[in-house]
Amino acid sequence: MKARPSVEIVQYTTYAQAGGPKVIIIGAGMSGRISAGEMLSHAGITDLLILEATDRIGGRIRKTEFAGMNVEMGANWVEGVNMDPADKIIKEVNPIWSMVHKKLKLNTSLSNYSHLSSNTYMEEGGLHDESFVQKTINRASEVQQYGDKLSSKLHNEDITVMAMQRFHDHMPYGPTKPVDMVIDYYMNDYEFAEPPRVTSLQSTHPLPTFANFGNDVCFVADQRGFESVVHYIANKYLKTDARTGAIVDPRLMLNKAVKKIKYTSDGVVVKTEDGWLYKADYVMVSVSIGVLQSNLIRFKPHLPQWKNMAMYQFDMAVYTKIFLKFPRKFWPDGPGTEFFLYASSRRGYFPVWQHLENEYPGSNILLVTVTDDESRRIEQQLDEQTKAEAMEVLRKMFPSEDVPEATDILVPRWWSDRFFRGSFSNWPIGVDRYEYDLIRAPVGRVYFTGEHTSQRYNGYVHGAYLAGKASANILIECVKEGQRQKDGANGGIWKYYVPGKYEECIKEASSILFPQTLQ
Ligand SMILES: Cc1cc2nc3c(=O)[nH]c(=O)nc-3n(C[C@H](O)[C@H](O)[C@H](O)COP(=O)(O)OP(=O)(O)OC[C@H]3O[C@@H](n4cnc5c(N)ncnc54)[C@H](O)[C@@H]3O)c2cc1C
Repeated sequence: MKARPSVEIVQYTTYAQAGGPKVIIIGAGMSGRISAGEMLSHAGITDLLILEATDRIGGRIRKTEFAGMNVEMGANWVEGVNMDPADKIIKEVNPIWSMVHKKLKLNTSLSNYSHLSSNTYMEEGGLHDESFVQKTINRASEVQQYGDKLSSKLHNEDITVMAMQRFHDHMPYGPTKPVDMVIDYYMNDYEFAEPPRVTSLQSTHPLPTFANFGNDVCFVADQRGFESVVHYIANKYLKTDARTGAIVDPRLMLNKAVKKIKYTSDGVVVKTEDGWLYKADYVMVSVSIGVLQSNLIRFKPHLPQWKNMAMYQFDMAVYTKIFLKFPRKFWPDGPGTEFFLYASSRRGYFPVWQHLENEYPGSNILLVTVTDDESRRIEQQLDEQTKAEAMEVLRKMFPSEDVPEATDILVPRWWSDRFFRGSFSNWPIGVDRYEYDLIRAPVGRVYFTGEHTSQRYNGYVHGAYLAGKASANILIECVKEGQRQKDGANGGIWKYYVPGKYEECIKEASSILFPQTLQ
């Protein structure tokens, strides 16, 4: 256990000026342009400029046309929805659910995973015995509950989810049989996009999303797209064309990939790939942690070592939703058939399948999810190869059916995309609240937001939304301090405080790598 002292990070306040300070927001996903932008506007900071690298807003919330209809390439579920009004323990309502359900009335369907035991296919075809699979599921659920309890007793020590499974004497070598592996995959990788040997127990058990908002998950299946939530928030503070609904506000600039951020105690200068320079008092960076770990954006001066150390330790996971279109349906449908598993001897090989008959009857579309190494492998090969692999799996699963060739396939490539470098962050072993606070902490006039900076909900749309607000608040506090210090009494300096790690051991801490005051 390494102790780390608390740190104070210098922020530079800008004294009161007409119209407030100018802020550049980099990225027009849920957290940046949308949530942070709205919050800053609300606080009277309206001199904003939003620079987005792509030709659209929404980032990882993205619909695309596939086989004549719109499907979601990125976020699809509102996760953490309490559908049981009698459940008094859960007091919070997921803010995204309020928008999706109440304000926008998007079509959603409650995902029901309770029939997996009767929908688990053997590697060489046919269904596994239902009671056998159910026993495996019960056992895995028991281990999860044990993990929740163990996590609350761990205090300053963290272990991986896999170590916890071993503690419970649940297959000391990890699950190795096909059914054990696919259930383990469904319970872990399908949520976190990384295997249990990587994921931190303390930060994921119990998972705040489900503990605070409820266990249900709702699949957004609406031709307007999940991205309607992003437009809904944007329309609150950016000018839109009343007839078309398109954003026409000059403060939003698309196709503006930022390549350099120069920051001093006086201000920031942002350079885009098309050679333009934009000056401001502050910059809010909302790009993914995957992009921050790459060298797409160069900072001048370099970000300090404490910042890079914290950011490089976090994980950008990869989650790939592969859509396949068929000329006709050959899979079972009706109640309790939506989700089905393929129990391969190769863990994570085309494991979790979903038919879209409930949401889009007659669409004849299947969705299969792969993650992590499989995602990276599939991103690097031709779609035809992926289609051939998926077809082989389907023909094995349904040996007595005449399985027709898929007519279309969609393979999103989030990992290869230089503006994303993965799908969402996963909390790895070795990172605790201290490193996390440092990931979110500003560096001088550079502020950070994004799902990866959400205090409790990293990886999710609601995490991005709440993080945008929280990071905007840090900046707003700093600006307010500037207004209080009209005479420059404190030299225009304001401090951001990160509480120490293992404070009881603070004296042992090295003050070389982590000096008390960081800039
Ligand atoms: C496949 C997939 C499935 C998911 N499933 C779910 C789900 O079911 N439920 C859920 O809650 N969440 C899900 N998520 C996660 C969710 O989509 C994200 O957590 C959230 O949308 C992230 O928002 P953000 O604003 O933090 O980042 P982003 O959406 O990544 O926004 C950052 C923006 O910055 C832009 N950018 C990057 N580099 C630059 C640059 N150099 N200059 C200018 N702009 C730049 C990007 O183009 C992007 O628009 C999923 C994500 C993926 C990819």
